Order: sequence, then structure tokens, then C-alpha cells
Amino acid sequence: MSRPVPLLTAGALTKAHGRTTALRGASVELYAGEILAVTGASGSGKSTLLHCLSGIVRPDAGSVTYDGRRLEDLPEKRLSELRRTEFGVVFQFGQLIPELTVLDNVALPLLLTGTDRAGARARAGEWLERFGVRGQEDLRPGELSGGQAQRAALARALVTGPRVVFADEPTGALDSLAGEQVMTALVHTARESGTAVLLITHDAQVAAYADREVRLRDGVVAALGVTA
Ligand SMILES: Nc1ncnc2c1ncn2[C@@H]1O[C@H](COP(=O)(O)OP(=O)(O)OP(=O)(O)O)[C@@H](O)[C@H]1O
Repeated sequence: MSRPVPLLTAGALTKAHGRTTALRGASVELYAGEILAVTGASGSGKSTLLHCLSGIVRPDAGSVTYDGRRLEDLPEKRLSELRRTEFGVVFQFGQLIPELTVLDNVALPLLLTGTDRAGARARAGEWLERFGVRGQEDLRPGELSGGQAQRAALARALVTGPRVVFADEPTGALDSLAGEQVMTALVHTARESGTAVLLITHDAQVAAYADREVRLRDGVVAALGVTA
């Protein structure tokens, strides 16, 4: 049987932030529908790798290929469009927009991709319900618990039906019960919709939700292993 083609590939990425070199030739492959954990010590380059893979940051050298397209060859406008339609992102602190209601936060990515307001709000409501955030649609994010806010952030990341979700320490600010609820919701929905997840974590319990794990050490991928 021929090997499947990765959906997203980082090839020998290097990236420096001023005088600090965060990535020194990191290579990784993400396959369609898989959940890949990227682990490693603080400062090993995990977030920088995620930013390069998701097209938020351009690497100094090396290549990122998504579905046959090299991100570095895309003009900024095409790259933004691709990020809006194909990628979803969740950070450690959900980064919901504080001035908008929870419902409008989740509806926003749909509005940005051309869905009409009524349709976007209806779909956002369905996704919030799916993530167990009920009856809080009209609150501001600051009025939610940490776990509810992260589940709303997941709804926002998944509402457009992306093929890849990038999750940077999505449970890092939560207690273990809320963290488990967030991970269960993320894994369940990703499996159901065939969405690939690149999950950054330093927590072995969180990494255990993944199909596969890669470990970064000093900006390179140090080891490959199967966790499940
Ligand atoms: N914007 C920046 N400006 C300067 N240095 C940075 C910047 N972002 C990251 N770095 C440095 O690059 C290195 C890698 O950082 P990165 O955030 O990618 O690692 P990480 O593994 O995600 O760390 P953590 O687990 O602590 O979030 C670190 O030494 C960090 O201090």
C-alpha cells in the first residue's frame, strides 16, 4: 500500500527571534484527520513551529507545504484567505474578543468568510451547543469560566469546518477537570469531522489524547513516537 501524502509538511524550518534561534531545522508532517501532539520543554520552539505551520509567521529558511501549496509562495492575501477557510486556531487563553458576546465571537469567522449575519449566528449557536456552552450566548467572554471560554474558543476554531486546527496549550490555563472536558470535546469533534489537530502541550496527560507525538528539543524534532 502506498504511504499517504501528508496534508501539512514543515521541511527543515529555521526561525530566529532577534538573537534567539527558536527553530534549527525542524521537520514535521501532519496527516489528514490525525491528532499530533508536539511536546518539548519550555523554549524548545513549539509555539514558533505552530506559528510557521499555520502561516502566521514566515520561517527564515525551510518550507511549509499545505495540500500541495508552498505557503511561502503565496501572496499575503491568498495566505490570509487560506488561514480563514482551512485553518482554525485555539490558544492557551482563548483570546475571544472581550467586547463581543460569546455568540458573536463564534459567528465572526463565518462573517469573515461571507456568511450572512442570521446564518452565521444560527450556526454559531449550534456549535456552542455542541461544545456544551448553553444559555451563555449573550454573555461577554469575561463572564464565562475558563473551561467554558476555551470550549467557546474551540467552537470558534471549528465553526468554518477547517481541515486543520492548531491548538497551542489549549488546556494550559485550566484545572484538570475543565482540561479533560476541553480535550474530550476537541478530540470528539475532530474525529467526527475528520479535522487534523496539531496540539502543543507540555502535559503528558494531554499528549495522550493524540495519535502520535513529536518532541522538540532546542528547535529540532528529537524523537518520534506513537502514544496510542
Ligand atoms: N517574539 C519573540 N521575541 C523574542 N524571542 C522569542 C519570541 N518568541 C519566542 N522567542 C524565543 O524563542 C525560543 C522558542 O520560543 P517558543 O515560544 O517557540 O518555545 P515554546 O517551546 O513554545 O515555549 P513555551 O513552552 O514556554 O511556550 C525561546 O527562547 C523564546 O524565548
